[in-house]
This record gives sequence, C-alpha cells and structure tokens, in this order.
Amino acid sequence: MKTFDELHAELERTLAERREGSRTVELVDAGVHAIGKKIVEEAAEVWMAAEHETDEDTALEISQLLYHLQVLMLAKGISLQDVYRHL
Ligand SMILES: N=c1c2ncn([C@@H]3O[C@H](COP(=O)(O)OP(=O)(O)OP(=O)(O)O)[C@@H](O)[C@H]3O)c2ncn1[C@@H]1O[C@H](COP(=O)(O)O)[C@@H](O)[C@H]1O
Repeated sequence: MKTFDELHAELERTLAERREGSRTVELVDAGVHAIGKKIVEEAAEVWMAAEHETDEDTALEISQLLYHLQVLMLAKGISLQDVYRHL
C-alpha cells in the first residue's frame, strides 16, 4: 500500500532511471495525447464501476485514474505543490 505522495516519488524515480519494462516510462514516451486518452478512459470506468459494480471494484478504478493523473503531471512537469495549492 502507498499514499498519493509516495506513488508520485516512486514514479519520479522510475522516470529518472528509465526503469526497464516500466508502464510509466512507456506512457510518458507516448506523450500527453495518449495519457489524456487513458485518463478519459479511466474516468469513465470509475463512473461505470460506481454505478454498477462493487465499492472494491470502484476503488480499483479510482486508483488507476489517480495513477494516470500522476503520469500526466510528470509528463507535463507539474508538481504536487502546483496542484495542492489549488485545493
Ligand atoms: N499504480 C499503478 C497503476 N495503475 C494502473 N496502471 C496501469 O494501467 C493499466 C490499467 O489500465 P487498463 O485497465 O486500461 O489496462 P489495459 O487495458 O491493459 O491498458 P492499455 O495497455 O490498453 O492502455 C494497468 O494495466 C497498468 O498498466 C498502473 N501502472 C503502474 N502503477 C504503479 O506505478 C509504479 C511504477 O510502475 P511501472 O512504471 O510499471 O514500473 C508501481 O508502483 C505500480 O504499481
């Protein structure tokens, strides 16, 4: 288990080291357009799970949406602080 901030730090290291077989490296290399499409897809899956599936299924979909949002932040160079100051 990890927190949002811990995942972000892990993804920063993954990208800096360009870890082999990393989904994060693959997505960042694919670019903002490809990541954006994944975000829309994951958001729809969150919505569908919330309406039609279990809370556990919904939590899994939410985690995938959060992961892809973090990948977009890293691809764009947007930090956690850049986001948190708007909360
Ligand atoms: N938390 C996640 C995470 N959540 C979701 N995903 C990716 O998102 C996919 C889920 O999306 P889908 O259900 O659409 O799966 P899919 O159909 O196979 O996706 P596509 O290939 O079709 O785009 C998963 O198969 C993963 O590839 C994640 N990939 C990585 N992480 C974490 O990120 C860290 C670094 O991972 P790597 O970059 O892979 O080393 C590790 O701690 C991982 O646990």
